[in-house]
Parts: sequence; structure tokens; C-alpha cells
Amino acid sequence: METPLHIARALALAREAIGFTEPNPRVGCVIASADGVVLGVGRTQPAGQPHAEIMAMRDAAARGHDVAGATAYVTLEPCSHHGRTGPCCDALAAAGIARVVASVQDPNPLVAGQGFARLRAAGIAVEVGPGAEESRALNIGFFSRMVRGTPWVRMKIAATLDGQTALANGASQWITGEAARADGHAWRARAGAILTGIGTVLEDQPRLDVRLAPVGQQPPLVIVDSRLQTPPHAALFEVPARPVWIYAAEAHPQAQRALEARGASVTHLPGPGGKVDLAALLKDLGGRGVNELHVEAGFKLNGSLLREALVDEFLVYLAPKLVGAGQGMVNIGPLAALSDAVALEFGEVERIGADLRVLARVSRPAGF
Ligand SMILES: NC(=O)C1=CN([C@@H]2O[C@H](COP(=O)(O)OP(=O)(O)OC[C@H]3O[C@@H](n4cnc5c(N)ncnc54)[C@H](OP(=O)(O)O)[C@@H]3O)[C@@H](O)[C@H]2O)C=CC1
Ligand SMILES: Nc1c(N[C@@H]2O[C@H](COP(=O)(O)O)[C@@H](O)[C@H]2O)[nH]c(=O)[nH]c1=O
Repeated sequence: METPLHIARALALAREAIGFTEPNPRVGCVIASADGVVLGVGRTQPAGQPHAEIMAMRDAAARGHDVAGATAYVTLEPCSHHGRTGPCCDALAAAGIARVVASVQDPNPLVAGQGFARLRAAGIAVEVGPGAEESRALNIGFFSRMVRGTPWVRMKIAATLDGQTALANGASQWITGEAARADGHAWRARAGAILTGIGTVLEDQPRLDVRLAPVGQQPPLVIVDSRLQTPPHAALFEVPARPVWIYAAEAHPQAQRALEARGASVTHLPGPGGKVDLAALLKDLGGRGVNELHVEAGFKLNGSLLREALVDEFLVYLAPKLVGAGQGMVNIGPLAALSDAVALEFGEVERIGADLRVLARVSRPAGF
């Protein structure tokens, strides 16, 4: 009875960390006495600051509780390594914690299982599993980066009910209502980076920042721009302290200098057809610590990402409007047979204001 309750609270704490811990995972911790009284709670702080376990022990101390003999309920394996903070395992052992109940093992292949081994070596009882599915879902991007080396790619699309993302003349603002746009900002806020294409930059003059939802730091903006056509005076450069990472395929030294003068970093990843190599781009973003990648691009870049099997999930807002012809969601096809369709599995569907939000995942029987 008691274990799921404390783990559920630890998961709720972990959810509060969404958008504030990148590139670290979202983790929550509850420390409870043997008879189930909560002594302290904590969640992961921004990168470089204490992990959930340390915060929970500090909370217990601040409330005047001794945690010796208590159980720590934590949503991820406690760390065993000296990163930017000391190993949580050692801190738990030093405080006299008797038992650790953890949702999942750390997916980082360099440390997986070592925290549990270290705790057991210190005489601490370890139980693994409660809340595993929720913890993994909450940290889907972290698991993706640790297992595949690349981010979890979530493609956000605002479309009419007949699947159009812009009129044939490029007009697309606005298809969805205010509530859906604010909801979209909350999804931007949880991402490690936001990715768009040069077509969208030139057509929409977007900011692609988080303005309508709480956020710790603005996620970096990634622009796929083969020929460095991003205007150095684009509105997107007006977002304070937001990194802009531009990926190009061709060398244009003068344009590059002008963009670098605006604080952008430019990386050359030439791929087939003089376009940016998207698979290499995702690897590079993984190397930069991006867990969840939020794509907000037009149907051309969306189509390339999908054709190259680089998309994991769709976040589609459907507006109750019909426009007939226009630009679709993804530039794929024409297909010769329905059996060639990209197979998806629907997840949650919710009404947001006047619009619908539909989550769908690309079917991958082997997982990632
Ligand atoms: N409703 C919605 O959710 C959204 C709608 N839009 C709408 O979409 C329209 C813009 O769409 P679109 O022109 O498709 O713009 P995109 O944002 O998809 O950018 C496409 C451009 O990216 C560049 N690129 C570089 N490498 C690649 C690659 N490997 N594969 C594909 N493209 C690559 C190409 O230009 P180059 O070769 O020069 O590098 C290409 O033309 C606008 O009307 C905008 O309003 C945009 C975002 C969201
Ligand atoms: N048209 C459309 C969207 N379009 C996306 O929003 C971008 C503009 O972002 P910003 O400049 O930050 O406000 C735009 O370039 C495109 O990627 N989003 C939506 O939620 N609903 C909509 O109807």
C-alpha cells in the first residue's frame, strides 16, 4: 500500500521538474519513515545543482527530521558518479537510509546499475520497479538520448480538420486558437531544443520561443538552413539569452559571419541533394545534450524527417476549419499503395479550447 503512494508523490514531484532540468532527467524523491510518515521531499534542480535525493534530505533536515533508518522512494536509480554534483548513493548511505525503492535503472550505459550496486554494498536494501512505466514516459527524451544517442523527436503540427498546415500562398497564422497555441508553448518549454526550417523562418518571421507558458531557460532554436539564408535581423534573434544553432550544407562565409555576429553558432552538415544531413543533425543534438526535440517546421522539412524515419511522435492540433487545398502536414508520397503508409498509434486525444490535440506515435515494434 505504502510504496505506490510514495512513489506516486515522487512522480508528481518529478513532473514539476519538466522544463527545468535539461539535460538532466526529471526525478522526484520522497523520504519516509518505516511507518510511512513523510520526512522530506525533493525534485531535481537545474543542471549542476542538487539532485532529488539531496533536496529531499535537505527538506527533512529543515523540518527537523533524522532520516536514519528511513526509506527513500526515488523515480530513477540514484547516481553513483562524480558529475557536477557528488554521488547521491554516498549521501544516502552517509545519512543512514535503510532502504531505497527506485522506479527504474539509469539508462546511461556508462553508469547503469552501478548506483544500485553501490547502495547494496553499503548495506542498503534496494527494490526496483514501482512507477517504472511513468518514470520512463516522463523521461522519454533522456532514455532516447542515453540508448540511441539522439533525442526523442516530437513533431508539432497545427492543421485544419482537412489536414492543411498553410494555404497554398503560405499563410498559416492562425489556424488554431489561443488555448491551443498556449498549450503548444508548454510543449516547447519541456523540450531541450526547438527545430524549424528556413522555409518557416522566411515565411512566418517566427520567434519560436516560450512566451505563453512557464519555462526555466528558453530552449535553443535549431534552424535547418542549407544556404545560410536566415536573415541576421530576423525576429528570432530578439529572444534574450536563447542560443540559436544553425545547420548548413553549403559554405557562405559572409552570411556565416553576419549570423555569428548575432550570436548564432553555425555547423556544416552537408547531406544528399545539397541539403542538411538530418540524421547527422540529430546525432549532433544528442551530443549537445538535447533530450526532447520539438519540431515546428513546414511540410518539406517535416516530410524529410519522416521519410528518413527520424520522427517518434506527432503532436497535432486540429482546428475545426476546412480550407480545401493548401500545404499538408508532411511532404511524402505520392504512395502507390495504402500498405506504404506510415503506420501510427494514437495516444491521448484532448479538447483544447475549440481545437483538438492528438498525440500519435510512429509504430516501431522493436521500440527504440
Ligand atoms: N501549421 C503549422 O504547424 C506550421 C506551418 N508552417 C508553414 O509552413 C510553410 C513553410 O513550409 P516549408 O517551405 O516546407 O518550410 P520548412 O520549415 O519545412 O523548411 C524547408 C526548407 O528547409 C531546408 N532544408 C535543409 N535541409 C533539408 C532537408 N534535409 N530536408 C528538407 N528541407 C531541408 C530547405 O531549404 P534550403 O535548401 O534552402 O536549406 C527547405 O526548403 C509556411 O507557410 C509556414 O507558415 C510552418 C511551421 C508550422
Ligand atoms: N500557424 C500556427 C502555428 N504555427 C507555428 O508557430 C510558429 C510561430 O511561432 P511564434 O513566432 O513563436 O508565435 C510558426 O512559425 C509555426 O511554426 N502554431 C500553432 O500553434 N497554431 C497555428 O495556427
